[in-house]
Amino acid sequence: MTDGAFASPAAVEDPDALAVTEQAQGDLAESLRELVDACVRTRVDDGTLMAVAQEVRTLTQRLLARAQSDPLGIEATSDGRLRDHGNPMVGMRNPIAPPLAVTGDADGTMSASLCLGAAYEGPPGCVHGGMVAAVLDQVVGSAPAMIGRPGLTAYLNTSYRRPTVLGTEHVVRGWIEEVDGWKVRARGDIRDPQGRVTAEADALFVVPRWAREHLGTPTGDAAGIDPADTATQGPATS
Ligand SMILES: CCCCCCCCCC(=O)SCCNC(=O)CCNC(=O)[C@H](O)C(C)(C)COP(=O)(O)OP(=O)(O)OC[C@H]1O[C@@H](n2cnc3c(N)ncnc32)[C@H](O)[C@@H]1OP(=O)(O)O
Repeated sequence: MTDGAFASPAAVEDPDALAVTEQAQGDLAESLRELVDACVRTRVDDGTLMAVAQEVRTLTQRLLARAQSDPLGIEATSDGRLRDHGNPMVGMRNPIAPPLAVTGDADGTMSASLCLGAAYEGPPGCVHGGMVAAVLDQVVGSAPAMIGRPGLTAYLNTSYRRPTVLGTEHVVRGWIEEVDGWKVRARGDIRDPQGRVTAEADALFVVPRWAREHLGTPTGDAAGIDPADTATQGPATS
């Protein structure tokens, strides 16, 4: 997110055409996720590997026939919908994104399900620790955004309690701990199907100086959040 990233892809879009384009972009990304997974797990012979590599390079050139030179940033449609489709955690057109589907309540209580495959392996059979932190960064970081304080991560302290196992549905949560003007402290965790915490994070998100004029004057209790009410252990486990 940099200054000026809120650019519309077109002055006024045809919503039907945009829906078709987004469907095609999402479908391409999904097929590439399958390709990445196959690339990691395949045991075909060397000749097949070389042939497929050549075919993939040919396909890459087809996509680059018309491509922008810059990253996507956060695009805004003419009806005000924000699209961060290039985001490596939630971006629907980014094949390296799981992608996470994050949902939340107005009080900044966020949730997503997580099930990662072979491309994200760190310890044998387990999710790489950097990926675990990135997932927590995204889900916990979406809590401040939900209450109108979209900040950058100043710190993210991650504790790894148990391995996060590949191919297993986990629940990721994030919630607000404290709002202090432009600074929001938030926490979150990842739980396995037995409800055990595999990792947890304590983070500070700060709305950068260059974005503050776009967000109005902070009061310390944005969106009616009373820090005293949110300094809890987080939502109950379902
Ligand atoms: C659409 C929404 C999507 C939501 C999901 C997003 C999830 C993903 C988020 C990310 O991954 S962001 C990418 C990783 N993070 C960065 O690249 C941030 C790099 N750092 C910065 O840009 C700046 O250092 C920062 C914006 C964090 C703060 O700089 P500013 O110039 O805007 O503010 P300033 O330095 O004056 O600090 C403001 C307050 O925050 C405090 N602060 C800043 N960094 C801190 C820190 N590390 N620890 C504790 N406090 C910190 C600082 O002391 C001060 O407190 P006070 O107002 O009380 O004086």
